[in-house]
Amino acid sequence: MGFLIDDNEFVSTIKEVVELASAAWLRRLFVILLLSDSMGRPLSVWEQIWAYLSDDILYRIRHELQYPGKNFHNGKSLRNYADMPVPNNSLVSQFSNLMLLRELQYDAVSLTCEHDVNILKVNEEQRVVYDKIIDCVSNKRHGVFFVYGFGGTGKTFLYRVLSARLRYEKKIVISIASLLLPGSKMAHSRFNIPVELTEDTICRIKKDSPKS
Ligand SMILES: Nc1ncnc2c1ncn2[C@@H]1O[C@H](COP(=O)(O)OP(=O)(O)OP(=O)(O)O)[C@@H](O)[C@H]1O
Repeated sequence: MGFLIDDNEFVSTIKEVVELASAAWLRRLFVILLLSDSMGRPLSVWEQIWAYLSDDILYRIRHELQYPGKNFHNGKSLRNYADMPVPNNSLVSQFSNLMLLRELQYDAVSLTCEHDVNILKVNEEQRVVYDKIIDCVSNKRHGVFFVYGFGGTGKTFLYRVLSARLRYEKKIVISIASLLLPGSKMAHSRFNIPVELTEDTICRIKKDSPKS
């Protein structure tokens, strides 16, 4: 005996629980309905309720940026369901790593101007360091440089010239002195360093996260 599926039941139920349930919970519910083939026309249900399900999506994208292009737990994806809208993959990859996105969004023209003005000012010592680092990066060699000097001798100035040069070339610069350098963050924030440090402290950067 076949029962006719009335999708309106699902729509009204979801609308009823909107006040009580989080968007994440509603999404899980929708996926369960989808995977259990409960709905007659999933797209029609989706079109009526997607706004409730995506209530927190901006927040999540801003904080996690693991965009939901992922497969469901049983290996299925939205593509398995006729007519269901799927995320635009080119946008997904473009927005999947906010750190990289930010680094690639610098205004190359103003950075070029800043660099071209300041490079003329660097003194001999700064120039030696500048040339060494640029040579290393341009030739894709690894290198660790420790630039030291008394306060006020131009380390930050040099760093800014270097950053401007690398950023206008669309290279990634990760800075960790939040007050002094543009696009910079505190080391604790940048590398997820716990505030209380012990012998066993590790930086909690997840393997597949944008940070890693
Ligand atoms: N080559 C330069 N031409 C013009 N101004 C410079 C040059 N180098 C540094 N300065 C200026 O000197 C001042 C001190 O430089 P900067 O802040 O880079 O020093 P610092 O070594 O980073 O100091 P601190 O260790 O105290 O942070 C800044 O106002 C900076 O703009």
